[in-house]
Amino acid sequence: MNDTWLLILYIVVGIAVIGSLLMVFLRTSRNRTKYTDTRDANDPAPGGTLLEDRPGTTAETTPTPGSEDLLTPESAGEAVSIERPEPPAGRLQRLRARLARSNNSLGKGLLALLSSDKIDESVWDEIEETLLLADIGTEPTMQLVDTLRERVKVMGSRTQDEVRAMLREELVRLVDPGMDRSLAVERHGELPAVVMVVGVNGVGKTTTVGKLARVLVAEDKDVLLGAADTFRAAAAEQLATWGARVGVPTVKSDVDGADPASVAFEAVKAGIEQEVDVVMIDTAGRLQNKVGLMDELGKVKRVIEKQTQVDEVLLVLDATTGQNGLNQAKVFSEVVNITGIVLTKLDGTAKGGIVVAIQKSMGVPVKLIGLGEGADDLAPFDAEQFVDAILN
Ligand SMILES: Nc1nc2c(ncn2[C@@H]2O[C@H](COP(=O)(O)OP(=O)(O)OP(=O)(O)O)[C@@H](O)[C@H]2O)c(=O)[nH]1
Repeated sequence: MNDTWLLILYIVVGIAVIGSLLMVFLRTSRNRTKYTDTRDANDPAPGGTLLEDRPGTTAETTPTPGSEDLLTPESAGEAVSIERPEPPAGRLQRLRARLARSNNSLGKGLLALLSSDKIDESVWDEIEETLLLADIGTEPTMQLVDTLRERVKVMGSRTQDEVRAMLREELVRLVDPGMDRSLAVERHGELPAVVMVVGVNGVGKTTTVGKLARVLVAEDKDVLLGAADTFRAAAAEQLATWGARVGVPTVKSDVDGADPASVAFEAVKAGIEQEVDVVMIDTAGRLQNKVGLMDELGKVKRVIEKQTQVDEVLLVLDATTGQNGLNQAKVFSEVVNITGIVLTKLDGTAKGGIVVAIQKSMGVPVKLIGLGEGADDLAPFDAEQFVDAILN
């Protein structure tokens, strides 16, 4: 009898010990958001990185004791209504009026000039000037003018429709419909796809990450954002707001000027743990002539690659800055391998030809274009639709 009581006592004590060990384990693993190892030789001490959780979920509204590092104060306690973003298919069609309006002189101007009864040298000069003003670039302009001269000669007399068809064909060829413009946003095995967004100050990186998150959510992807722009104080908040609108969590630092590589690392780590499809990393604006900042960007990428590959590095260029974008693209591509261009602010410039110049000089496709400040004003780029928009 005594032996039976002793056995029961052992079992009860055993269960109690296992139970408390389990609770300690659960609490520490919930708090494991801070990365403490050395990631790169010049790593600063790790700062607190916050994971802003999905708005409207129970986890967000009822923080568990000891998990306060996981939640931002502003996200706790409020249920945010989540927007349903517009599907990306057909967006360029919807936004074509903006493109047409700002690039009126390119499309309509060329059509008018080429439809003249007699195209003399002064008309060819004007055609050349129109193309150069649209930032198509010297070499592509010369090539196009030569081809058009040849075709006009062969055509002899021509109707407006024939001119339009010829110009469309040549412009589409120049914009290159054969380039692969798909975004690498598919999970590979157990790991999420990682997209980094880079560029100089103020070109629209944070906005682009926010808009792209909406595109991906509309395509039923599970997304997580990383606010590695730790330089501009408001950038992390701005990004988290974009994310919250579509129910996407954001990893950010609670330390001003924190190590961006650290935040990127934590974001990817959280993305792997949460089994999301895509992790998108916003980076700080950096001038291409600041060597230290460019090195820092290389480091952000290297640190991410300690966990998984970076699938897309999108360089954001402001179309209104014209040819200067080419220089930026060259320097950025020396530090990180650019896989695609996002051309923003095409709604406010007549320099749509920069699409041609950038692709020709970089060999990298324009994958997305920004056509306004609205949340769904980012469209997948399509060569034919682009040309149609500027010709109509
Ligand atoms: N008209 C127009 N404005 C845009 C577009 N994309 C971004 N913007 C605006 O450009 C401004 C700068 O955008 P941000 O996303 O803050 O730029 P950023 O590159 O993250 O800036 P930094 O972090 O300072 O380098 C904002 O006012 C955006 O609304 C676009 O396609 N069209």
